[in-house]
Amino acid sequence: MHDAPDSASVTGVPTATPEAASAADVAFAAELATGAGELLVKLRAVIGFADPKALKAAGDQQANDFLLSRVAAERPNDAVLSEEGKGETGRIGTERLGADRVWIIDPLDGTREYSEEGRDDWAVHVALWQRGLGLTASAVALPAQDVTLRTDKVYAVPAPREGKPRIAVSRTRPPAEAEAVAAALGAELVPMGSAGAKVMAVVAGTVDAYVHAGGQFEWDSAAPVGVALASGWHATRIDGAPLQYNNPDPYLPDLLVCRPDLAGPALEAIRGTN
Ligand SMILES: Nc1ncnc2c1ncn2[C@@H]1O[C@H](COP(=O)(O)O)[C@@H](OP(=O)(O)O)[C@H]1O
Ligand SMILES: [Mg+2]
Repeated sequence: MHDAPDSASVTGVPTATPEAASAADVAFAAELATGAGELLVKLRAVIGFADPKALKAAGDQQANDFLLSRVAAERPNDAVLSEEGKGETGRIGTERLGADRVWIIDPLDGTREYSEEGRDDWAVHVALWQRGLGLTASAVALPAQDVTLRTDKVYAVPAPREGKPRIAVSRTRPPAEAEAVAAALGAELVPMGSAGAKVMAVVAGTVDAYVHAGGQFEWDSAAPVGVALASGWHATRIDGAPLQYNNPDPYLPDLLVCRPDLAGPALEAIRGTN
């Protein structure tokens, strides 16, 4: 079992302070995410879809190698937490716990969808966490949609949609909490791969909320949450507590990202499931 990480009320650290990011770090995050995405698009064309396992493994590894070599070259004093990192750059690393700057990276989020021909719901996540500030510079590439979202751009909250709200959920692991929110809001569920693609669907206005529970890690949500918070969207744990990054255990199993006006009713509906 994993306990919920300390909330900001305990650590005093906000989830994100995007206004404190340097322009160079945001540009670097976006360059990295876009570059890894281009590599992944080419790799899909070269390897093809006949052996999904081989495509997934090659994608994870090559994107990770590209991203970690670029961080080592351009930001040699920074620490890294990557889903695919080994030793100090992976989940067992401890240098990051004393570091002031940590790049939290998911080289290929939505690996399953990446290996399915025609799907565009997969992403590359690059976030910078800074001590005392939380997430600062972040970028999320959606390479098959040819777009990279970043913390220095504004993705404004649109007027509420006409008709039913739309709630993005995992294609393979939709949580009961999302059903409860959908029932309370009279919403429909929209299955989609990749945490990054789902959060970016929220900030693009394609859906109104993303509800996840039951398991995830810091790299799955850090960059998407950084981008969402920078534009004024709601992003918390599903009990309303602040998301906290660079914890000793990177397990961060749930989150709610949504239009700010839906946060109250969504959190209330989730509370009712306990
Ligand atoms: N119950 C769970 N335990 C661990 N990771 C989970 C999870 N549910 C979702 N995830 C991770 O969250 C990301 C988005 O999942 P989904 O597409 O189902 O919404 C995926 O990342 P990866 O593709 O990087 O592995 C997936 O592995
Ligand atoms: Mg992931």
